[in-house]
Order: sequence, then C-alpha cells, then structure tokens
Amino acid sequence: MNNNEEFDAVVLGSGEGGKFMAWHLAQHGARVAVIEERYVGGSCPNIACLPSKNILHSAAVAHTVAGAVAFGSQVSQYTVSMQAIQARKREMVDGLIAMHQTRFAKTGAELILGRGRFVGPRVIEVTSAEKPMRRVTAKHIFLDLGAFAAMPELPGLVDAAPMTHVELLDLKTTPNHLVILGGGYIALELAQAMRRLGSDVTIVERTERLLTREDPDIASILTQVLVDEGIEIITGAEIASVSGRSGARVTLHGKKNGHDLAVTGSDLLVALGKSPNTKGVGLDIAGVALTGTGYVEVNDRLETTAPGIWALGDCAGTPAFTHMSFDDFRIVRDNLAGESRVTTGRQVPFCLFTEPELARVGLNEVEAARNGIAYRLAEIPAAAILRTRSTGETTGKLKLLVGEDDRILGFTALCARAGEFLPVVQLAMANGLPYQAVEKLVIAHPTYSEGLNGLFASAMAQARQQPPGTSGT
Ligand SMILES: Cc1cc2nc3c(=O)[nH]c(=O)nc-3n(C[C@H](O)[C@H](O)[C@H](O)COP(=O)(O)OP(=O)(O)OC[C@H]3O[C@@H](n4cnc5c(N)ncnc54)[C@H](O)[C@@H]3O)c2cc1C
Ligand SMILES: NC(=O)c1ccc[n+]([C@@H]2O[C@H](COP(=O)([O-])OP(=O)(O)OC[C@H]3O[C@@H](n4cnc5c(N)ncnc54)[C@H](O)[C@@H]3O)[C@@H](O)[C@H]2O)c1
Repeated sequence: MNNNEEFDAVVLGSGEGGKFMAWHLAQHGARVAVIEERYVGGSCPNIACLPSKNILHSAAVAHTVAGAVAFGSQVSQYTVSMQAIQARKREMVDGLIAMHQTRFAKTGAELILGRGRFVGPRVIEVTSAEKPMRRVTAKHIFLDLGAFAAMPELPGLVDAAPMTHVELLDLKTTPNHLVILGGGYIALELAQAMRRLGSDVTIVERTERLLTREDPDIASILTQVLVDEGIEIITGAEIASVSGRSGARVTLHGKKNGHDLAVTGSDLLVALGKSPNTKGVGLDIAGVALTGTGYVEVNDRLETTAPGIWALGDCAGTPAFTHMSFDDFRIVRDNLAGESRVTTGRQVPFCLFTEPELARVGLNEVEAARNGIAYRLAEIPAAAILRTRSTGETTGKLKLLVGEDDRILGFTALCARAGEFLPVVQLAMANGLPYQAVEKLVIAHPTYSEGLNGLFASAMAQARQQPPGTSGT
C-alpha cells in the first residue's frame, strides 16, 4: 500500500503550455493536478513578458513627457518614481495571479504549491516549506519547467552579485549607470526602458553587431535609435572577468579588437540567454532523456523518451516565447485527441518591444541568402505609413520577401505597432495565399497596418519590372 495520490494528469510547472493543458483536461472532466514551485501561471505574468512590458510602458510615458514640447505641451519639470512604477506593476501582477487562481478554481484543476521531483517513473514528490509532503502519480504527465537566466562562469561574476531580469524588474530605484552584459531581447528592451527612466546605460555584446539574426539594414536602424537615445553600445566585446559589486561599482574586463576593454557602471544586468530548469527534478528516474544542452529531449509531437510524459515550452527547447509554449499546448492537446500534429515547419513569429518595435515572421534576406532561396524583395520606409506622419513615428521600414510562386516567404516590420501587423501576413502565409491577396485588402485609413497595402503594392510594382530571383540571389 502506498500513499500516492492518483490523478488522471499531472502538470509539473504552471507556465503557459502547462496551465492551458491543465485547464483543458480539467474542463473535460479529468482529475488534474498542477505543481508550481513559485510563480502561479509561470514566468510570463510574474517575472518576464508582462512585468517587462508594464515597465516598458511606464518608460514610454516618461519618454513622451520628456519630449512633450514637440507635441505642443510644455512640461516644466517631471520626476520618475520607480516606487510608483513598481506599485503599478505589482498591482498588475497581483491581478494576473488572482485571475489564474480563479481559472484553476473554475476548471477544477488542483494547484499544488511546492517543488516537484520525480521519485519513481511516474511518481512526483511535492515539497514546500509550508505544507506536508505529497506524492502524486498519473497516467499522463506534462512537463512545463521553463528556464532561468544563464550565468556564464566568468571569474568575479558571482561575487559581483549581478542582476538578472528578475531583480531588474523589481528595482525600487533607477541605477546611475546600468551595464548590460548581452545584447539580445532582454538587453535591448530593458536598455531603452531604463535609459528613458533616467539611467545611463551601456550594452556590452560579444557579436560584431546587434541583432545578428536580422538583416543588417534593420539592425542598423534600431541600433541608431538606441544610440540616439543616449545608450552606449559596445559590440565585438570578449569579456573575461568581472570586478566590484553590482549596486555599488562594477567593472567588466576583457578585449575588443585585441585591445584591453574595461566597462564600469553602478549596476550589472546579465542577459545572455536562458538555461532550462531541468536539474534536480529526477528526470532520469522518470526515464526522460535530456539533450546535450540540458533541454528535455522531445520528438516533433512533443513526446519525451518516457511513454506518457510530454514536455512543452522553454524546457523542451521550443523557441522561447510565450505564444510558442501556448502552441505546444495545442499540439499536444490535438495529438491526445487522435490528431497527428507536429512542431516541424510551424510559424515562429516574434516581436521585440523596443520603440519602434521589431516584428518578423518567416524568412529575412540573411536567411534566404544563407539557404539559397530565390526571392523578390519589396520594402517601404515607415514614413510611407501615413499614420506615422501624424504621430512622429517615421523611423523604420517594412520588408517583404516573395518567392518564385508568389507566396510570401517572410515579412519584417521595424516600426510603431509592428507586432500588430503580423497576423494578417501570417494568415496569408499559413493558407498559401499569393501576396497579391494582401495587396487587394481594403484597409482602414489611417491605421498603421494600412502600410501593408503600400508594401504589397510595391511588391506588385516591382514584379512587373523584375522577374523573381533577381534580388538578393
Ligand atoms: C524579461 C523577459 C521578457 C520576455 N518577454 C517576452 C515577450 O514579450 N513575449 C514572449 O512571447 N516571450 C517573452 N519572454 C519569454 C517567455 O517569458 C518565455 O518563453 C515563456 O514564459 C516560457 O513559458 P513556459 O511555458 O516554457 O514556462 P514558464 O512560464 O517559464 O513556467 C515554468 C514554471 O515551472 C515552474 N517550475 C519549474 N521547475 C519546477 C519544479 N521542479 N516544481 C514545480 N514548479 C517548477 C517555474 O516556477 C515556472 O513557474 C520573455 C522572457 C523574459 C525573461
Ligand atoms: N519580446 C520578446 O519576445 C522577448 C523579450 C525578452 C526575452 N525574450 C525571450 O527570452 C530569451 C532570453 O533573452 P536574452 O536577451 O537573455 O537572450 P538572447 O538569446 O536574446 O540574447 C543573448 C545575447 O547575449 C549575447 N552573448 C552571449 N554570450 C555573451 C558574452 N559572453 N558576452 C557578451 N554577449 C554575449 C548573444 O550574442 C546574444 O546577443 C530570448 O531568447 C527570447 O526568446 C523574448
């Protein structure tokens, strides 16, 4: 006789994919438990997407106030209160947690707060400081363990007590001079926000330019925007050690172009990508294999090496976006219902929430060239979107890659509200529509997405003059 509590399904980690799986199964009558160590609803609402966008918005407001005179409003004096910014963010996060708790209660999925660890092939032990230990078991187990900020083994880094995004998003005061190690998503979004909130900011990136996966023209426009806002950007930096302490005075030491480099600031944020939360979970006991980089090994149906155990989201090596973890849920849900859905070939749209935003789906020029794919290129400046003339947001451009068969290969938007352009293009791509279908849409004037008419019309005009494969191939 054992004390294992028997469920139909157990979800380990309450992130995006996991919570939707739990709610879905519970709504359909299954007895479901969700084990969550710390963040009800996962990292997105607590310490990642939404808190960061909340603070980015406060920073955008500060930026608007600072530049109000250009819009005809004279603001004689303003101050930024990080305390007030944090209070607004906290209120949002508390509301999101309450929303999640309500949904757990409504669906009947039991939320068990504590850390889960396999102690048998299908048995998970849940421990917490407050509650007695529990052991749960189920026929179906879903892993949604997420990831944490990667920390390289640099001499002096641990002693410098650097911030990750978690601490930075909880700051009660603005740093005098924030140094950011890494120049990816987190760095660019938070560099612009903290600069707008009053900090000096230096980005220190290893590659030769920012945004190496994006086309050079796109990367260079956004880089210039950040520089114009007063952000110092050091690329091609090989950092070897760290001295001092974040919160007081901290220095990165290394080389750039063979010369010594030392970057000193008051505070250090490390934003060098993520590592999966797969250690100490007893996955070996469950028969769940890991990849060489520590992610849960899954096939393209998101099945792990242990029968009856699936993995979703960041921990499964899914592109690290909330919407991709959500799509993992839909794939597993449909496969459980007898469909045959795979992750291979799905769209991976993304949006970097700087101002202007950078959004993309499908190929850009760099990738098309790398893969030897013939394309026609159309592009228009953001200033051709007439709405941007009225708001003063004329920086950026839109780019469209069209294949030999007139299908859309990829779309990049660097402009105000860029992320909002994606679904229309995605729908056309997903349904294999020729690009002319988007050109024919009647789009309300003067919306930002009216720019799609201009971009796609430009592709048609070029097609008349230029046969496919002559641009960029
Ligand atoms: C600062 C920042 C901003 C971001 N902004 C965006 C954005 O704008 N758009 C976007 O799409 N993506 C964004 N992301 C990425 C996005 O947050 C992640 O890709 C997404 O949250 C991953 O979701 P997930 O389902 O994999 O798991 P998570 O949301 O990471 O959830 C995993 C959960 O599992 C729990 N857990 C782990 N191990 C255990 C255990 N042993 N026992 C119990 N519980 C456990 C964790 O506490 C966590 O709550 C951002 C990330 C960061 C850091
Ligand atoms: N808007 C969004 O969707 C959004 C926002 C934030 C984060 N995220 C997700 O979170 C993930 C993690 O974000 P991130 O910014 O930590 O990672 P990232 O992978 O986006 O960027 C890491 C950067 O660090 C650089 N780097 C690596 N090692 C270095 C070193 N030793 N010295 C200097 N630079 C170095 C890399 O070249 C890269 O530019 C992202 O990949 C993304 O999927 C998404």
